[in-house]
Amino acid sequence: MTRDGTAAPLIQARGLRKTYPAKVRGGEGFQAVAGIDFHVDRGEAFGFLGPNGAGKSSTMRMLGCVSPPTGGDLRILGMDPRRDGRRIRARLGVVPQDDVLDPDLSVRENLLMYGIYFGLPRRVVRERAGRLLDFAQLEDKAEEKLGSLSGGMRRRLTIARSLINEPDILLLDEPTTGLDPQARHVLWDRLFRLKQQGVTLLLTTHYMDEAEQLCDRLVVMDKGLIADEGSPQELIQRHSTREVLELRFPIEEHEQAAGKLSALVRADVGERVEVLPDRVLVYTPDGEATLAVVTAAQMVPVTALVRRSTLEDVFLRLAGRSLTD
Ligand SMILES: Nc1ncnc2c1ncn2[C@@H]1O[C@H](COP(=O)(O)OP(=O)(O)OP(=O)(O)O)[C@@H](O)[C@H]1O
Repeated sequence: MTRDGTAAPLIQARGLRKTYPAKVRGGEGFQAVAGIDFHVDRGEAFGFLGPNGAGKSSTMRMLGCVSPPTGGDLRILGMDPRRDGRRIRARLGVVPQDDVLDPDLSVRENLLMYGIYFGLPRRVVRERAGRLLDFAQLEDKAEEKLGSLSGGMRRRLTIARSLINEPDILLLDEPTTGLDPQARHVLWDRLFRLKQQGVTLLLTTHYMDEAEQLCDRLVVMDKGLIADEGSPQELIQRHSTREVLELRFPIEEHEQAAGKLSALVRADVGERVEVLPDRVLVYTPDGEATLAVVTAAQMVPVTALVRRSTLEDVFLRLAGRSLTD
C-alpha cells in the first residue's frame, strides 16, 4: 500500500534506460531503451507493442532481472532488480522468444527438471507438473520426447515450465511468433485462463491482433521510446477514426489517385489520407459514405475495403510507418 492507501503498482518504471556498450573501443554505446515510464497493476495483461528493434526485448530482459538497467528507476514487487534480483526472479515466470527446452528429456521430465532446478521439493514438483501438463493440454504427450511436438505444443510446454514456481508475474517475449493461426488461438486461450487465475501478464508483440486480444493496457514502442499508452480501444479512439477505407489502384495510377484522394477528403468531418506503397488508406467516420464520394469522382479502384480501425492504424499514425515495415 502507498501512503494514501491505494495499492502500489506491481511494476513501476521511471526514466528506464538500457544502453549497450560500444562494440569497438572508444565507439558510442547503443541506446536500445531511451528513458521510458510505465506501470503495471496486479492482475493486468500489459503489452509492449512495436516493430523489430523497438526495444521491447531489452525492456523484458530488465524486467526479468537478467540485464541491469543503465539508467532510471525500476521497481518490481516493490523491490529493486539491481539489489534484489534473486528474490524477484523467484516470483517471476519467464517465457523467452526461443524455446529453451531440453530435447533429450520427455515433456514431463522437462517440467520436473525445471522445478528441481528451482529448489522445490520433488513431491511438490511432481504434483505441479501433473497440473501443468493438464493446463498445457499435453497430458497425452507427457512421456514423449520433444521431437514429436508441434511448434504450438513446444510453446505451451515452455509456458507450463515457466509456471512451475507459481509466479505472480509472467513475462512473455513474443509468445506466438512463428505459430500458425490455430496454435496462436489455443495459446491465447491458455493465457486468458492464467489471467483469470490472477497472474499478471506482461508480453511483447509485433502482432496488433495479439495486442488487441490479450492486453488490457499497452504501450506502443518505437526506437526505444514509448509513443503512447492506453487500452487498445482508447488508443484507437485517440489516434484513428472509426473506419478505414482501403483502396488499391493499378500501379501506374497509384500516385495520381493518391493525390486526387488527398484533395477529396473532408478534414472537417475528420477524414485523413495515408499513402502506403501499395494502398491508399482513407480514415473516415463512415467508410461507405466516403467510398460513394470516391466513386462519384470517377475514381475506379481495383479493390475497395471498408474495415474498422486497428492498432496497426494507431502505430502508423504514431510512427509514420507500418508495424511490419
Ligand atoms: N546485447 C546487445 N548489444 C548491442 N545491441 C543490442 C543488444 N541487444 C539488443 N540490441 C539492439 O537494441 C535494439 C533493440 O533491440 P530489442 O531486441 O530490445 O528490440 P525488440 O523491440 O525486442 O525487437 P525484436 O522484436 O527484434 O526482438 C536493436 O537495435 C538491437 O540490435
